[in-house]
Amino acid sequence: MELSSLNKQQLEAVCATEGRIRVVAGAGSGKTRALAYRYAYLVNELGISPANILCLTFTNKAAQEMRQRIAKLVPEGNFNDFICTIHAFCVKVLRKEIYRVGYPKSFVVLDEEDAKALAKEVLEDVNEDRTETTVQNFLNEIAQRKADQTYVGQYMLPDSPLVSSVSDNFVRYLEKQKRGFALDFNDIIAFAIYILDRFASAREYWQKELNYIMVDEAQDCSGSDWYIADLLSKRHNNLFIVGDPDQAIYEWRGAKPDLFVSFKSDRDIILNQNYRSTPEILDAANSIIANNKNRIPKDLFTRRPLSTKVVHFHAKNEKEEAEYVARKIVEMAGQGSSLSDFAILFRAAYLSRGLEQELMKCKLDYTMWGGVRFFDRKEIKDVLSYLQLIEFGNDLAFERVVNVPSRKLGKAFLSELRKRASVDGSSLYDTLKRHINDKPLNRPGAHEFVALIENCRSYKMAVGITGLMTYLLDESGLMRLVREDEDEDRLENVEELLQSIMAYEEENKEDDVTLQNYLQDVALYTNLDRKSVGPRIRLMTIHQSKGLEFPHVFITGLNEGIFPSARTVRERRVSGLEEERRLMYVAATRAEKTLILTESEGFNMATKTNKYPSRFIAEIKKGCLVTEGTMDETLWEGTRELMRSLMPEEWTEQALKKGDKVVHKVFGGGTVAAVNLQQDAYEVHFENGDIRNIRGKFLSLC
Ligand SMILES: Nc1ncnc2c1ncn2[C@@H]1O[C@H](COP(=O)(O)OP(=O)(O)OP(=O)(O)O)[C@@H](O)[C@H]1O
Repeated sequence: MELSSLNKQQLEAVCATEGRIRVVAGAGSGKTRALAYRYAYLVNELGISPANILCLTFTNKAAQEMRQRIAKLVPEGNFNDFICTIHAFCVKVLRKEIYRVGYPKSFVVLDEEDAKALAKEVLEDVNEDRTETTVQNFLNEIAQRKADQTYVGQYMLPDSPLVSSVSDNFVRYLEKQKRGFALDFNDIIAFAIYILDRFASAREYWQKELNYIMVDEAQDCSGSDWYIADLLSKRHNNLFIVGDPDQAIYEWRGAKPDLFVSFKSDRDIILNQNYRSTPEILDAANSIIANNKNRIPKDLFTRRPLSTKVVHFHAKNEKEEAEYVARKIVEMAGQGSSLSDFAILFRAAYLSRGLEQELMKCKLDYTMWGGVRFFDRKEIKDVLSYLQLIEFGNDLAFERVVNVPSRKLGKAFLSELRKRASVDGSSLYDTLKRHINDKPLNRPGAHEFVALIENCRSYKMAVGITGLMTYLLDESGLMRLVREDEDEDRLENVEELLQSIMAYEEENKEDDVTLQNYLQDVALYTNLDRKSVGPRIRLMTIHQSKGLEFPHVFITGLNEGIFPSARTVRERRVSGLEEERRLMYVAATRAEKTLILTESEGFNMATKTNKYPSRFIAEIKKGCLVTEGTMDETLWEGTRELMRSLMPEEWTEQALKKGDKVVHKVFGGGTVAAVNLQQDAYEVHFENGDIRNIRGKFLSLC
């Protein structure tokens, strides 16, 4: 087997087959390559059957890629499907073992849509509201309650006590699942743990089978993932984990990066050489991540030759920012790059709107990787349909929004309305207005709806499009609907649409700005023919970009409060900020040749302030960054002000160090003698002789 393409540490990782091995791998240091070669080494050199190797990846896509890579390294037909995600593996375990708890081998795996349908059924049974939001919130509650895995024994097994008398929708949902032998994603893990814990013969079988276990992206494993990997490796004790604590970006949804850091290994191997990026990109990424205090420092280096500096482009507004990105792509594509060489990354999905519009305008093909295009998102289509109904009264728009939010106008109501519209030969909305006092159509929800549309029609001239949309969002209940939805993206998308309409009115104030004009303009983006199959620019959130690499990367929307996200920093303080910084590190290290950071002035909905450049740009080492676009340097003061307001204690952490002269409003002047960052406490020797431990925010620098 050809191992000469590996460096010394990668080779060491490949050949360290026995024991508990931890590989701490920096970004782009070839961990995926090392994993693939290690698998092939076990098969080709040690004669291990693939049936005895479990290789756990983070996503199905990553599993697929890993299988393809391994397929090239082992003789044909010699790899099996134990290269998979933890969920896929647990399904395999359950197909074999679930009979032990009275479920059939052919149990059903519920996908998201199935789970939604089941949740709806439960709410229908008890006559509760079944709007999209309520159903989603109910599903979130179910997921939360399933985090405590005791529910399996308590409710879900055939001999679990009868619970139909319990007036709890969660239990009703479980009852339904149990009746259909249906498991959702949470159950798959919980059932596997339940069986492996309680049935020694099942546990021993799998422990015996799995001679070698490898785990990729171990920094993002949850507590259950760790538990399963650890349990299964107890017999052969060959557990190989690879991860990068600097790329831990899923703590917010239960990942436990600390378990990677505290893993008791027989041997640690560090992969420090980055093969992906230019020295300038790597330097920039290293200098950003160095600001995290809760981290094990590691020196990632590259031997690639010096290239171009990282670019920071400052724009006067969002439109200019998007125009710059599109212009740069056209320019670089003209020099030989393919559109598929470009990735545009952003912190949150709503930020794609301006970029998408600009790319469409410039006829640059793009794809939304792992997500939905802005104008195809449900909440955006709902708002635009309302506006269309107000302006044009068309049936398609009517059908889309008449029951959004629910007005209890069911199938019978709509079919009666359609019948009458066809007899009258007029639109659904006009028919409803005409016959609203006739018995089958005379419903409170119908009256409400007609009043809403009529009010909007009469206000629209006076209040402009922004005013109309604000009124519509409030009066229709749409805003309440997206606010109640626990999926924060929806609210951000609607706010983004509102912002963009405001900007549209501002830009076109000299001309005739009417709702009709706006809808016609926006139709250019909503009705686009998307059949092209050629190379495309990839747009994605940074979370989606994990594990990928691209020659040219744009990180857009780099404003304080957007990235780092104000919400995350406010809610999770230092740990949230550090996770945001790791996200920035992941984003920057996706780039091979070009890294361009963009941000713009304007208004920031997240902080309700003007926009200022992100602190992450300021953290980049001076020598590796060039700024394009004219920027008033005093904007950095705005950044600092915002940083202070987002997390005052973090600001003090940064500002105070041993030896600093400080003042306290009661104890007076003093000197910082020791710093305890974790507790944000400072030992201050006051001039009056007192020595006290004081929280940072109560001290000011003299
Ligand atoms: N020894 C090597 N020689 C040449 N190229 C290498 C070597 N190791 C890795 N590479 C290349 O470096 C790039 C990064 O490798 P890989 O994707 O395996 O890194 P990674 O550690 O999984 O990255 P990340 O964690 O940032 O997603 C790939 O293009 C890979 O082909």
